Amino acid sequence: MYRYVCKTMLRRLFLSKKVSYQARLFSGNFRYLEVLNNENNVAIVTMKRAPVNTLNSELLSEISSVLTNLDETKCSGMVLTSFSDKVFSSGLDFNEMYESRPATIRTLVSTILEVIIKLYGSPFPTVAVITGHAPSGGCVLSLCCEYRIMVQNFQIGLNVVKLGYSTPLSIVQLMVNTIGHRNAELALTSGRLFTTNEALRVGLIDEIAKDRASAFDKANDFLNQFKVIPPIARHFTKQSMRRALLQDVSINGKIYVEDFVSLISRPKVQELIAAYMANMKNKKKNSN
Ligand SMILES: CCCCCC/C=C\CC(=O)SCCNC(=O)CCNC(=O)[C@H](O)C(C)(C)COP(=O)(O)OP(=O)(O)OC[C@H]1O[C@@H](n2cnc3c(N)ncnc32)[C@H](O)[C@@H]1OP(=O)(O)O
Repeated sequence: MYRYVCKTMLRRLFLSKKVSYQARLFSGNFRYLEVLNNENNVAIVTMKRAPVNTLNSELLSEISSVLTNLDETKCSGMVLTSFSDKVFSSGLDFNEMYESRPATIRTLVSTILEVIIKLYGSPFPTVAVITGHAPSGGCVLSLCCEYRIMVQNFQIGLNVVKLGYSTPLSIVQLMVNTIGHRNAELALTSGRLFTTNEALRVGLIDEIAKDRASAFDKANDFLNQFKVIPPIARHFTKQSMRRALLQDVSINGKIYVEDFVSLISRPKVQELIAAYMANMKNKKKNSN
């Protein structure tokens, strides 16, 4: 019965004709994640921290644990997505950055860095199915995947400069590796958020989908091409492409974390975060 319910839920969720999902629930118990494996041993990792998948330390450490487990169990691929049809992820949780002790900010930042290293360096192929807005940390998560498919009419980008802090070097590099130096400089210095169409034009995403179901079909097509590629050859090639960033982060990660913690703790940045949070609340009040 339980198996049947899971299977039905998956079918409804993905509405995909091409994939028949054989639901195997992941062994871990998570508060903010749902992890399901399909019959091709592809893990569908769905962030479900309502309302907007704000990345707090707990959600990030759950993602980190799943990545370790998927590596150990030799999964054949992973799709990272959101439960929401409006927001992929709203980025790092301001509540853990505003008026927080340095230790709290440090935990948050080191956990996202841990996720970046594991996701960017994962041996298995990874796809982000971006079902809604993906500002800042949401964009970072998708940039760590190998392929990005985004549903129409949303925004994606790295707007951290608008919050008064500079984009950390490792994140700059992620963007440069994806959209090239010139486009990354223009985007990062202005904190630009791209519409889905603009993101495709600049190469920030790889495909546009009309809805979640078609995004999953496209993700499946992307992952299927690797069925005929020897995994070890694929993995080493990916490692070669990504080695420079991974090495840099493993050598300098602690410095990046401390730099970021001291940047966030500055009174001026704290003021900007407070104003930004107030602005979000006002926008919401005015739209109601
Ligand atoms: C080595 C170091 C590596 C560090 C890497 C650093 C990378 C990134 C840094 C960050 O991620 S900083 C976070 C930046 N995030 C943003 O600028 C996005 C802010 N949010 C939005 O723009 C919008 O929420 C949205 C995503 C477009 C969704 O809009 P929507 O209208 O659907 O929802 P809202 O009403 O705005 O939000 C609902 C609810 O959630 C609260 N909220 C939203 N985002 C955050 C957040 N990042 N942190 C905390 N809380 C957030 C928002 O205030 C609403 O709260 P309530 O009013 O319901 O209480």
